[in-house]
Amino acid sequence: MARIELKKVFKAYGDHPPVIRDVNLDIGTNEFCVFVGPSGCGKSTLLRMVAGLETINSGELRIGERVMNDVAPAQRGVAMVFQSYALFPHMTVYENMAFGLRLSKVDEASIQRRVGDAARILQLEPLLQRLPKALSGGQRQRVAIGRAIVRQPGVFLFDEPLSNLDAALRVQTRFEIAKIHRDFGKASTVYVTHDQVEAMTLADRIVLLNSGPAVARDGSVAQFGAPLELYHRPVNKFVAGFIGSPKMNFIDGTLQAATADLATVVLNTGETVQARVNASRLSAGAKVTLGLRPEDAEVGTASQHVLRTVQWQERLGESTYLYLDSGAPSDPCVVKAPGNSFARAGERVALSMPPQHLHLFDADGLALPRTIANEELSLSAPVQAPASPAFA
Ligand SMILES: Nc1ncnc2c1ncn2[C@@H]1O[C@H](COP(=O)(O)OP(=O)(O)OP(=O)(O)O)[C@@H](O)[C@H]1O
Repeated sequence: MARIELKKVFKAYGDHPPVIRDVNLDIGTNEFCVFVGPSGCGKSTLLRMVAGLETINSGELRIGERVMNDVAPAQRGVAMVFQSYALFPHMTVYENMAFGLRLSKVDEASIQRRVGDAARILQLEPLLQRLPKALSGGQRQRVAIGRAIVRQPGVFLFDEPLSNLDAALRVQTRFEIAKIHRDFGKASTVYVTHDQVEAMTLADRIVLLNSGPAVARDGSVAQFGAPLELYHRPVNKFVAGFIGSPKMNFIDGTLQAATADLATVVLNTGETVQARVNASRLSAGAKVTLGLRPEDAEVGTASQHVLRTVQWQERLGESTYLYLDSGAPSDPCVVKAPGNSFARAGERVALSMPPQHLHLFDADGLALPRTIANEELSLSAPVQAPASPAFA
């Protein structure tokens, strides 16, 4: 009913470089899909093209079975929630939520029922007669979400809906959005954020868009997949560096030898390490970059380790981030250690580099396949519980 398909969708503003380049996506009915990427990568533009608020230069957009390129926004069966709430200031909460239904000539009894149901779900019942100026930011955003719910759309579109909320309210509203999606059995959701934690926690699948001068295919899809797939099997350095916080450490070296499941690399700092990666398509002597996530790194003399000097540390309570000399002064290697860890600047420590935790990238930044099985990465387990029955 609300499957969304994009085929070779392209967008450029005038003579400027393309903002969206040949994007192909197939977002399933009831799927929660998150567009994520750095500022300016084109995620809002892509969402607005689905909504009908931006034209599509070329390519095809389908919602359900229907080609929507030239269909007016109101006829697309989508409801959008904006970062800025976009409420009518002179209308009460009730009137704001009822407005779209009145335009669509829904009868008053149904309007009352639908607004009442949405107000109950979003705990807005005591606020229905207030004007938006008498609401907090979080309450305003709930009204905006309520206005989308009452329309019972086939597709929900969210454009950075939590950006104006404080940290605690962001977590609470994130939970509410996930619940609404789950309770609406057949609706698909497309959600834009620059926050990779929101993307990881909400998405069935993530679309990470390329961005930045180092990426030739600006505005194209870097990777489309389940959150843990992007985390454990990023297709390139850009994805590996974007997903995960603090970001993955990159350590340059040269390939010494490769079998189908083990690569031996000599780091630029001289040590030899092995990674469970298939680098057999490369020749010995090829320039490569190792990737090691801060949470996979440990200070300790595991079977494979290198000695490093502590530069500084950040103690956060539940964890301590150690910044170690990596051989490249501007780019320390970050290790996430337990909160009770303590190390002095200048101290020499052993940085363990377990072969199963190492990623490897070729000179173009493309990932070489990790040979560790999905079961070992918990990638074969279902990420989300099945949806509950539809809200009626
Ligand atoms: N009307 C316009 N005319 C020209 N360029 C535009 C227009 N609208 C957007 N752009 C450009 O398109 C690019 C993508 O913008 P978009 O708002 O989609 O990015 P975004 O990924 O959502 O960024 P952010 O996270 O900062 O909101 C940016 O470089 C922006 O300057």
